[in-house]
Amino acid sequence: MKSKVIVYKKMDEKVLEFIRETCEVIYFEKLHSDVYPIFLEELKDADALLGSGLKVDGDLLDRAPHLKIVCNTSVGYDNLDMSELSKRNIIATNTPDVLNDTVADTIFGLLLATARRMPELDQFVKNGEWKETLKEEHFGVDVHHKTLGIIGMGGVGSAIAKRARFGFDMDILYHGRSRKEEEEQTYNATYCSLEELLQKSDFVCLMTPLTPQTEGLMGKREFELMKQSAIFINGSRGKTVDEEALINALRAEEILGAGLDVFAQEPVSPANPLLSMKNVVTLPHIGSATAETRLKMAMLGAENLVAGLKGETPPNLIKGSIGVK
Ligand SMILES: NC(=O)C1=CN([C@@H]2O[C@H](COP(=O)(O)OP(=O)(O)OC[C@H]3O[C@@H](n4cnc5c(N)ncnc54)[C@H](O)[C@@H]3O)[C@@H](O)[C@H]2O)C=CC1
Ligand SMILES: O=C(O)C(=O)CO
Repeated sequence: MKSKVIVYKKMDEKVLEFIRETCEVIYFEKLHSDVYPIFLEELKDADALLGSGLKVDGDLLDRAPHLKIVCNTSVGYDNLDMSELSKRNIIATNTPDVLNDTVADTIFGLLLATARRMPELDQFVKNGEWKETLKEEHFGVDVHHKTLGIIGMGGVGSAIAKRARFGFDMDILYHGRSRKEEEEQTYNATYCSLEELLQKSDFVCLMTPLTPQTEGLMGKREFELMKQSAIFINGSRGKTVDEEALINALRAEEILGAGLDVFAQEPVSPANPLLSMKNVVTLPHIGSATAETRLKMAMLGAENLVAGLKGETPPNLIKGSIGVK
């Protein structure tokens, strides 16, 4: 009998066909409230889950007693309760690396757009306000030859460092759990404490996963440590930042601006004060959102899933998953 796979996110037909070669596929383009009860029913005899963003916790897993593998089509896996999965001998996978360049392009674009105030000036032109040569009040700040501080020098952080070093002649500081010799040699990146990074950087880019250690990592004290002329960029997860502290720091002009691809609540509430600040550039969590890269992520997720169901070791087992230290 074929294994039963629940796909809970819109997926390219090529990806579904690949899974269907060996498995039965129950496909939900989206888990909206109308189909959620059907999804729960299907979970009862499902062997595998493929998608991203679904909170997979003890309650959900209690409804899926036959589950063997949970495959995220994202690199972040803060939606998965790894200890509940391990307790039940369920393996978990993610999709690292295939998205690094695409996410780095987005995050660097966000940094440039914030520094040079592009969305604000785009509106200025479109509103017919451009009536004479621009004055200093509309000037931005330079990016090239400045100092970029990267918190979380992993796959994406490293791809951001590459752009900063070779495209913009920037000096790179980084902070993380360990030293990265390759990045130090290739991008001339300097390891430092979080405090030093915050004090010395012109741009602070947060690129860690969301974990109990990184939740609220950027708070009141951290924004106070940043230069008043510095810009904060968040490409990680919204909850790595204490949003209230960020709002207060921007209001008090403790920092110059912020570029945000992620928010504590997504989709972000229209009432969030960050949305009405001119010096904040916002994006709707589009780090990896190109057709090419999303297809690569989906296909990698499917390959992990098929390998796991065959009893092979999937290429992207998550740290903390059973069988991985
Ligand atoms: N905005 C978007 O669309 C995207 C967001 N992300 C987010 O970015 C995160 C990082 O992605 P990758 O670079 O692919 O992951 P990665 O695992 O390659 O790198 C993460 C880095 O953060 C470091 N880190 C972990 N805990 C830390 C801590 N407490 N303090 C400092 N550094 C710490 C790790 O040592 C590692 O070097 C993902 O987990 C996800 O949450 C990733 C891709 C797209
Ligand atoms: O992969 C991730 O973690 C994302 O946030 C979307 O690409």
